[in-house]
Amino acid sequence: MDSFEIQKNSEFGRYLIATRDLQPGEYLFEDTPFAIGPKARTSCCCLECYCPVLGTASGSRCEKCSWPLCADCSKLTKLTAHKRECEVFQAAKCKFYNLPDPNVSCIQLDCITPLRVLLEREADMDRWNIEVYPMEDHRDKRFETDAWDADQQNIVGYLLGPCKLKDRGITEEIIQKVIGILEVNTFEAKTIKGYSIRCLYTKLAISSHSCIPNTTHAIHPSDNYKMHVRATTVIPKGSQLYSCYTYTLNGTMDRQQHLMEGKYFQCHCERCSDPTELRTHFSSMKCRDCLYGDVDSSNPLDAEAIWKCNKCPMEIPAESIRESLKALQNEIECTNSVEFLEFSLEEYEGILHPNHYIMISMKSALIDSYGHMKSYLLAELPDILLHRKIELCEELLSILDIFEKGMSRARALMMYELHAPIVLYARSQYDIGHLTKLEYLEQLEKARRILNESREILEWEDENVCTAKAFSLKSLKYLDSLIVNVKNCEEL
Ligand SMILES: C[S@@+](CC[C@H](N)C(=O)[O-])C[C@H]1O[C@@H](n2cnc3c(N)ncnc32)[C@H](O)[C@@H]1O
Repeated sequence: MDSFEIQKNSEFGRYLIATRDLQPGEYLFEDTPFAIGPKARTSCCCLECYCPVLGTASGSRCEKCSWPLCADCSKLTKLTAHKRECEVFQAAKCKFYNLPDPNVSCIQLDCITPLRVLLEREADMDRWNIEVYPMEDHRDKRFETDAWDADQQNIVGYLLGPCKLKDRGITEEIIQKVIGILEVNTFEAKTIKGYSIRCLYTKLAISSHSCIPNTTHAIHPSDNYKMHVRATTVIPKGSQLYSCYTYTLNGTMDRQQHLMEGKYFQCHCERCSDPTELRTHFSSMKCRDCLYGDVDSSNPLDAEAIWKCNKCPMEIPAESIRESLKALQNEIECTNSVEFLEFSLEEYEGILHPNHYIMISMKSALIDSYGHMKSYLLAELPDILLHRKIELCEELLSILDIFEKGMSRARALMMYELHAPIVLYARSQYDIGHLTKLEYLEQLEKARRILNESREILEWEDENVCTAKAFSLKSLKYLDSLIVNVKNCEEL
């Protein structure tokens, strides 16, 4: 804690502030979860390893309590995650009710993570009092939502009644507080097998949100979900430490809605306040009147503010913009085919700025396809598609350089994607005599620099979940030997 301290004000509540200048990549702290468990409104899953389990009568169950456990976990002699709640369910004879349809969400599981927090509270009252109890739960704002009533019935009523937590001194107020704390503060994590869960970390949760964060965190599922937090950029003494509670590659309207509905506040960061999103034009539409101006919200902090062209008098109500965007999104949601995405990118050029988040999401899907998808594997890509992949990765990287600048995981993964097509394209161009040996070596050195920067950041990840970490080290060795070989060989 020598590099930051906790402060508090009326706008942010508690927040973290740097007590000295922090450098990119500087280690800040580690955090262990107070509790982990299934996300709210999840589909039926194993309560030990979180893999999908059928919620219908044929699904695998815990022999002791009847709640969902996959076939592998139900054979384990020692359970960890499911152990305590299993005892509660057994003692109270609370059975799991099989679902009539395997495709519906399993609201019975909504009580699991709150129950785990309550049981950990009993086991470690000191940590609860010092670290969890002061967490923001936005009781007053949640009280006005429909979710409050649903939680009151599905979780509060169930835990106090059938599960008999009333007998352990638990009250309605504590359960609603826990539900609020989980909603406002949990982070998503992935298990080693890639299943999504939520974890309650008490230190990083104190940091405020920004849509241009200056910290990054790596969660290690193979080390009991320990989290490691680092600075991504220079953070001057006296500045806040920010994490990002939402997806940075969403447009301002979607980010604002997500933060308001899920975290109960409006973000006023530099990016949200700027109609051009820091000159990226990430939410800009093309003007249908003058055909060359950009149409942006006149006030991105007001969802109903009019949208205006920056070159002509054209104005469009916010509602029409939302409808157009929804229609465009529906069109592309139905397929991930490479041909369709490339076609749609051309089609939308007249409607959306090339950096618009819908365009960027299609470009990102293409990056995932070129080099990974059947018929588009890297070694099979013709030069034109290798070049296309390079172009797309560079475009994405230029956006990430603004929204997730510095030593962020998103930049590292994009740099990892970029290095291989640079190498393959350069080799092919050298082979057909379009590059000299010197130019070929320059391209290899460029790929090496990019890969090395990526590797430095990926070094912080759990290699059991981040395959790029192990591959980046191998690729770096390969690239080093390739550079030596090319240097030693005769010019073509
Ligand atoms: C994860 S908590 C952060 C810690 C919290 N301030 C506390 O005192 O426990 C999230 C809550 O902090 C506040 N908050 C975080 N970032 C904010 C921001 N950029 N602007 C305004 N409030 C923010 C909001 O009340 C939000 O629901």
